[in-house]
Amino acid sequence: MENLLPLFSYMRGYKKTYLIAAILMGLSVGFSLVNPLILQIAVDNSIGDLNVENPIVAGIMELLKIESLSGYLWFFAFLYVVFTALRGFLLYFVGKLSASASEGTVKNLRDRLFNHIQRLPFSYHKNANTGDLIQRATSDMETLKKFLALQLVETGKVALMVLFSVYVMWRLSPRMTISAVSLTPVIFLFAWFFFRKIQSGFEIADEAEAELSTVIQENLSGIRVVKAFGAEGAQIKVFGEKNSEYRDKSYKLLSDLAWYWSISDFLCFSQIGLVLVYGVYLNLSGEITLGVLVAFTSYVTMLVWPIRQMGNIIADFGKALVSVERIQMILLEDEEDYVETGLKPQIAGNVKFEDVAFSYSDDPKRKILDGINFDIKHGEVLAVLGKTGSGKSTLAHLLAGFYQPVKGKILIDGIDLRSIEKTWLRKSVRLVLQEPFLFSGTITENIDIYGKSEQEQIFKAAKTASIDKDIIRFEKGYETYVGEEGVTLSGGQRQRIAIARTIIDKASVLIFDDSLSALDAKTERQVRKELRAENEEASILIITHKISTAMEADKIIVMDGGRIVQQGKHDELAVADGLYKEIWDHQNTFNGNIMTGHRGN
Ligand SMILES: Nc1ncnc2c1ncn2[C@@H]1O[C@H](COP(=O)(O)OP(=O)(O)OP(=O)(O)O)[C@@H](O)[C@H]1O
Repeated sequence: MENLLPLFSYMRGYKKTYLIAAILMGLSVGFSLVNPLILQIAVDNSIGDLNVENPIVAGIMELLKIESLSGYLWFFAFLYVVFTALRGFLLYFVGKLSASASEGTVKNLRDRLFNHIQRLPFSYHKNANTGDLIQRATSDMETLKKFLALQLVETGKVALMVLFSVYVMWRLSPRMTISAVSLTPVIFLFAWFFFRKIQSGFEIADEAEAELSTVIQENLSGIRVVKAFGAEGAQIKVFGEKNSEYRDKSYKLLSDLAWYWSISDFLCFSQIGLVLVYGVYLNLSGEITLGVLVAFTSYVTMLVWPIRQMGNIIADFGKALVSVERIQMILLEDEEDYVETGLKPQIAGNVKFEDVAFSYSDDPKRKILDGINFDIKHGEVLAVLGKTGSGKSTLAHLLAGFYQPVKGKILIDGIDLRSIEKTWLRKSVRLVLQEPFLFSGTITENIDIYGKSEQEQIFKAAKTASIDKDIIRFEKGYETYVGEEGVTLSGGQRQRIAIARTIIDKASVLIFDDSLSALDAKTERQVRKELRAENEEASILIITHKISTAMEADKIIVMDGGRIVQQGKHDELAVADGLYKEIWDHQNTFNGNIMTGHRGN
């Protein structure tokens, strides 16, 4: 139950709406309970023509000088219809208000979750399962909404119904009341225990659903790989297995539920039967009137079905609990420390790594970077070259402030990166990732991601990234829709749009994480030339596998196994024994062989 407590904070602005809905619900329950009394009076005093015992009705009769009610059956029918209509009218408002409150509450929660996801650290997103996150933000929210809109109201209704009806029934006949409620604890407890037993079933089915949506999501994102490898069969097999698993788990859950519905049906009908049999017995022995028997059959029906419904409500309650827990699990993840009260210095771009070491938290003993020392002076270009897995991207991520070194310091203009406010830092230190991601939207929207740049700035950024000529060739130019459902761009075009996005407002430090890899040599040179010319003041760090890219840099560092194994200029490194020369020789031979058609070994 305490798991639902966080929900109250999201009811902000809707607590009053819930309260009014609850009051109207109370009134509607009141109206429902009057109807059996109308039946009782009609049967006893109008059809049965007994003396009127109800003091209110007797009082009205005396006032209106009516001796017998036998001619007024129509009036009872009329009253019955009026109360039923009033109840319906109130229920309409209860539905409307609770829908508005639940939609609002879930909207608040969705906003909170989305904001939180945005603020979760890079490390979280690097390892997170997107399919699972999507499921939590959509289907878990839906479950919760259904619970808040329908089941919460229903729970209130059942509670009021039980309280009020027991009171009214007790006043009519205590003995009949005992018979009318005798099986209700059994029905309720049965629902309660069943719910507890089945809760894990809901969790298992939900997990299977999440796994299934992850398979679908991953398959759709990677469909080109699947096609390229002709791996459709294998994917269909994986999907088939997950799909069957989901079916089996859902089936198990539903068959357990079917078992519940049948037993609870039996218990409910037994309760109604008991009231009928005992009521007839009491009526025959003259202890209750026929009207009271009729009223009790009404009351017991009103009571027993909602209590049986409690099984359903409790089941939904279980699902809502699971959903809240799953959403809470994300909300409890620590947000990135943006160092909100940190420094906001004017960054010129002098970068210095001082004896930096780093390990990912999943394996703190494994040093991904160790003893890293280098600097980039304001306006310099540094190329980082090295074997794959040597820690180049990690180094870039550290400079962007996504992770903190476990040892040593990263300084920008002499200031420790840790003390700079993160959002501020990322305005000055820009990273173009290895895989460029384009959002669904126009090219303009993808370049001007903050939506605040002038048209001229966008054109200029596109020119610097050497994508301008490609863009104007599209029929709709800068308004061409890209991303999913948009035009298909080449890898190089995507990379250049991502570069244009990065350089649109002048940053002091630019990091290119192998983000020129999809460009041909000529275009790459052109992009680098433009970049350099337009960002003379910026410090540029280019991660690359190509010596042709690295050789033009002011400085080069060569990495192997998380360490810098060489540092210097191309001319020095190309002749010194070491990894750089090895790569240089290899790339020369490789390119030469390609040019001459030689295969090499
Ligand atoms: N989020 C992470 N959690 C744990 N280990 C990671 C994580 N990201 C990278 N690694 C590990 O850190 C090491 C360095 O990875 P990194 O991506 O920095 O290398 P890289 O030099 O950029 O490689 P490449 O040239 O292939 O892109 C690798 O062994 C990798 O498995």
